[in-house]
Amino acid sequence: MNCQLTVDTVRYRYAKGHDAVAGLDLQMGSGILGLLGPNGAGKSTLMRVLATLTRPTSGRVLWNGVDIARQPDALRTQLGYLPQDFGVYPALSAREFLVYLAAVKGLPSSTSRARVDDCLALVGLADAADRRLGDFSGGMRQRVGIAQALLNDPKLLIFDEPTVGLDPEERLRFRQLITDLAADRLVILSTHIVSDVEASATALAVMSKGRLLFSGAPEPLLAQAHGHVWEWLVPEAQVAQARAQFTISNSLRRPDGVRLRVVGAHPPSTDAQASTPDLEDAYLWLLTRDGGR
Ligand SMILES: Nc1ncnc2c1ncn2[C@@H]1O[C@H](COP(=O)(O)OP(=O)(O)OP(=O)(O)O)[C@@H](O)[C@H]1O
Repeated sequence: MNCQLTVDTVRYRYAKGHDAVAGLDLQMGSGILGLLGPNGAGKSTLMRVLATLTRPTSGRVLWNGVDIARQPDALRTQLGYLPQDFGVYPALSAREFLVYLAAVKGLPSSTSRARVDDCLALVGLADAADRRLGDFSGGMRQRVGIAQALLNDPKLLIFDEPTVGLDPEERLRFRQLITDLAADRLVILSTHIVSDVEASATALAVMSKGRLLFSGAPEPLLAQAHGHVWEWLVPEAQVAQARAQFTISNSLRRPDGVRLRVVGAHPPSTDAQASTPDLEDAYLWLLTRDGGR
């Protein structure tokens, strides 16, 4: 089964608004695409276009060569989508809710109960299947959202900010799950948290102000930041000033001061030492260079 998604000069303009997506081109095959960008970059708008919830103002999206605006079902039958604002019915149990959604998605009732149980197990909720969703924590509800996206065994999975509300253990479990799922699927995961995609993404796309600043494998993005990352030890009293003046990707308190990671065109001080960029640095460097931060 193919999973080729082509975004061809897609533009989306809200009524009375500016271009939330400003003419974007992307090519994706199976694997995990990490869609990164600061708040308001246009990620959710693009996700809604890809999920056929809204049509682009101009441009096309092709799923295995088929224009999804003309034939949305070609994609919808193979789509699992977790929106940013996923809501549940609090009076239903997790199992009842998923059985209901399986029926809405047109899964045969003869197999849907077994599928629901499989999906609950995949997200680690088998033991909570019969508890009311109203009693679930935010992280557990988010896992129900991930489970509903998997019900129809989709070839295209779109997760919009999926790790919001998850605790560190749940985040790890989620990353492992999408890595397993991506073997023969396309998983698109939007986030503004670089560590969500750092270990797992096969490709990255970085958006800012509706435009694509980068797309490709992580390595070229890292390469762009070489020579633009420094470690700098400053006294505690100078940290606020340094934060105001420079882009700081990380800070570590130590007995002799605070070790800052600084991203920029020039070293912040003569006593700063050059450092090898990680993905967080590279992402920040891209945004800084673009004037996006
Ligand atoms: N319904 C709407 N009407 C008008 N403008 C909108 C609407 N929804 C979003 N926008 C604007 O479109 C732009 C992109 O928003 P979008 O939600 O797609 O970004 P995002 O990258 O997903 O951000 P976030 O992570 O904060 O959700 C923003 O400037 C936003 O204010």
